[in-house]
Amino acid sequence: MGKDKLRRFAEIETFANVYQLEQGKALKGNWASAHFKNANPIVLELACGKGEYSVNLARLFPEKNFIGVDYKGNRIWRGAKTAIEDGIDNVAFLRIQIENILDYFNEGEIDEIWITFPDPQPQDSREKKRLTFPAFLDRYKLVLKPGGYVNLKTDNDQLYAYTCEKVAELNLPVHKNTDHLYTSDLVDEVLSIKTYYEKKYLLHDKNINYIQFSFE
Ligand SMILES: C[S@@+](CC[C@H](N)C(=O)[O-])C[C@H]1O[C@@H](n2cnc3c(N)ncnc32)[C@H](O)[C@@H]1O
Repeated sequence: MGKDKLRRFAEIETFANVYQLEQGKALKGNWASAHFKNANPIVLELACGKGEYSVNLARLFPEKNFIGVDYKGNRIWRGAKTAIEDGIDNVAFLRIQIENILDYFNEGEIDEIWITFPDPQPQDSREKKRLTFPAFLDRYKLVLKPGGYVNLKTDNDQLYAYTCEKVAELNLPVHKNTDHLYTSDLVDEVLSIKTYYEKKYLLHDKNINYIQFSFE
């Protein structure tokens, strides 16, 4: 492993805004009171990588709390470090497998979910790993407050089509969707936040897909 990665792994151990694996379980049901010290709504960013959505949404909405979730500690390091350096205290990071999300959040603890450029897992044999596979949707439904939104942004047309298909099969309400975000009239200050991966795809003129849905 590279020196930089090792340094980052050691450093996030000391960050007050990062919880890793077992450590995060103590926060289940207590994120608002134990970490954020307020009763503000909590928004999750799943597959957050370097946490651009979490950090930038936290800047835009100081009256909400944000938690970036990913299992790659060296990526989480970037978002957590920026939050510390810029004094943004309404954002935290959780390093876990998203499969285990129910061990970290109580039913109804979360107000909204963002899934930003998740790995598309195109092979049929990997369908269960897609973050919009129905077993993941079941977990999101549990942790979300009734009516809470799920937002997916992806460059991957196949994953977008798959997600639209699952959402339709489950009869879930769709609030917004587009397969060409930046030529649509949906773009606003939230949807124009660009992640590390999104910037790479846009350099190659890739269309960006977006869907917002809920469970009721
Ligand atoms: C393509 S990257 C996107 C990162 C970031 N959202 C962006 O747009 O720059 C996908 C991220 O999803 C994370 N990831 C994929 N499956 C995961 C899982 N089951 N649990 C936790 N993280 C996962 C990976 O570690 C990776 O950082």
